[in-house]
Amino acid sequence: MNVKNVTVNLLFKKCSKKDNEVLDMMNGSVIAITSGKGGVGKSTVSVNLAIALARMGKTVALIDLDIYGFSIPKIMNLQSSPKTVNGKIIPVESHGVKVMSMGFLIKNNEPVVWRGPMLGKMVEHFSKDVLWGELDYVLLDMPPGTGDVALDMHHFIPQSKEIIVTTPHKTAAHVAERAGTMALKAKHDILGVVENMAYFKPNDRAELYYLFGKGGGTELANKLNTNLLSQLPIEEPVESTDTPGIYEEGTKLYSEYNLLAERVHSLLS
Ligand SMILES: Nc1ncnc2c1ncn2[C@@H]1O[C@H](COP(=O)(O)OP(=O)(O)OP(=O)(O)O)[C@@H](O)[C@H]1O
Repeated sequence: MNVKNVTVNLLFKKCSKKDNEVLDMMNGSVIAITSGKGGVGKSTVSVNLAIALARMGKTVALIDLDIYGFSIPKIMNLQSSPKTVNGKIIPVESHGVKVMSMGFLIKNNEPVVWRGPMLGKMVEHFSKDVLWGELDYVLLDMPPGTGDVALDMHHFIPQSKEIIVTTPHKTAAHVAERAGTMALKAKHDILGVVENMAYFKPNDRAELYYLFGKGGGTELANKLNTNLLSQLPIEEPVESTDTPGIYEEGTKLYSEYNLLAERVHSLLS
């Protein structure tokens, strides 16, 4: 047989009554932060956007759903595990943000070797068994790509809206388009695109250097018919702190994340 074309139709299950319990737990506006490829800065954007929303006085939860590649505890330098009360987990609080991550449940940086259905359970567990309290925003740091966790998220949390992170590089933007298309097929709103590592500006010069090329973010936003929310520069990490991936006052990225948080808040109000 000579097969030339194969069409794959994704089926998204309707929410059952039990699933709706998850929706009830997620009482804030849910924003899933996704990317096509790894390494484009998705977790860094999730952390800094969550902190910038908290700076605006919002109550924010940050859930690390990057089950295999969790990095939020490392970026935020979180060493303590969450406590439990009557079988419910109290999230760890840092920089004004309530955090939950697979990293809290794994000892000694062991690799996670789970298959699809177990991942679904974890999505459910983080949503239902954690005492989140009243929330304005729930940010979900998704794994890169369009795998099982992304499908579970679309199923369990259909009200979530997506921010897609890419670099300006054409390949990253091309791969990120697939994550966007998956969201659109699942009838999820896309809030917009964040182009990370858009340019580098040395402190002593006016010129901008486009180290990863130019235009990937705009192209992706146009293809998905959505907004380009931000173009974040490359900034050298301050290695002398415990949290070099968190951009403090005085840096260009601190101001850019404040603008991004205001933009996101106004789109959701
Ligand atoms: N704007 C930026 N300027 C400089 N470095 C950055 C910037 N954004 C992210 N980085 C750095 O790039 C690296 C990758 O970032 P991060 O871990 O957030 O990517 P990711 O997309 O979440 O990757 P993965 O999906 O593989 O976990 C980190 O070392 C991070 O500190």
